[in-house]
Amino acid sequence: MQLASQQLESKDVKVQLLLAGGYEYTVYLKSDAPLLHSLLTTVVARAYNKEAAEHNLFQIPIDAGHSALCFSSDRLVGVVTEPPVWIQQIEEVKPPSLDILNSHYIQIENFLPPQEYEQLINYVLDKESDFVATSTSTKDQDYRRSMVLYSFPEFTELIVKRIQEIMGDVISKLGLPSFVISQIECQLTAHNDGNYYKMHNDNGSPETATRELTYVYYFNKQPKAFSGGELIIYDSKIENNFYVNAESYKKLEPLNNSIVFFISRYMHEVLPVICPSKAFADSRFTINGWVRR
Ligand SMILES: O=C(O)CCC(=O)C(=O)O
Ligand SMILES: [Fe+2]
Repeated sequence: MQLASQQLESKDVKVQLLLAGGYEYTVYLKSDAPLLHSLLTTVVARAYNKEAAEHNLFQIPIDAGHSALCFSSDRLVGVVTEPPVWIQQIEEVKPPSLDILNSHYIQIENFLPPQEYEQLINYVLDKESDFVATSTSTKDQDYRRSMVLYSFPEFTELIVKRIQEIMGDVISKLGLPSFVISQIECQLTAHNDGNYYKMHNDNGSPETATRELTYVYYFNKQPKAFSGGELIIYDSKIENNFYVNAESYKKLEPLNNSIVFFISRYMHEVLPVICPSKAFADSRFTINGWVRR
């Protein structure tokens, strides 16, 4: 912070000092006196919470030099000047925070035993006609393209149980404080040719605010018949007290029979899938959802 008293020429200024405890003293100072500058600087520094750790001592001659007024700078509450001495405050320009908060995730391969994985693939291929087009809370048509199956009770219980078993480990590996799980949500998605999900987070509305962790279990028929569909998890930065995405990110392959966990507030997106056959069976499948506190 810089401070400049805007006085063109040196002249006498009547300075009323307002001290803690309701004390007031009047002194006369030259407008360019270092002491006046110092008094004003003290008041301004307090306004910006920038008081030096050590206070300085003011010693001001009064009564034509017969007496001295002494006080510590932390006792000075305000200054009344006549004529006015306007203080030009030049705030330090704070550059935007450049601190990038690295996003963390966990990817576990071979999540389901081969037999359960086979059953799941067969189950999904059987359920093709029950899949519906996905939507987003904003109903923006272009934000998300994929198909979803909301009810698959045969596998929900199995997945939820497996997630519960490893939750303690996941939470500690992600460095999160432990929390009591109230619910684990589940959906089953299929991304086919040209499908995607643009950048979003998973807990940005009142209904989703208690989502702590996002998980995505990836599976596909083998050999894999699509490309793309990577999951992008953005790093974060804090802007105006809000978490926003940084430019940097992690790019994750949707690895067959693997599961990924990350914090639901991270911004993330699904890159477009290229599936030349356009066959449902060749889709990028997920069982994904959220762990709520
Ligand atoms: O499919 C994925 O990789 C992520 C899906 C996702 O972000 C979501 O459903 O909220
Ligand atoms: Fe998401």
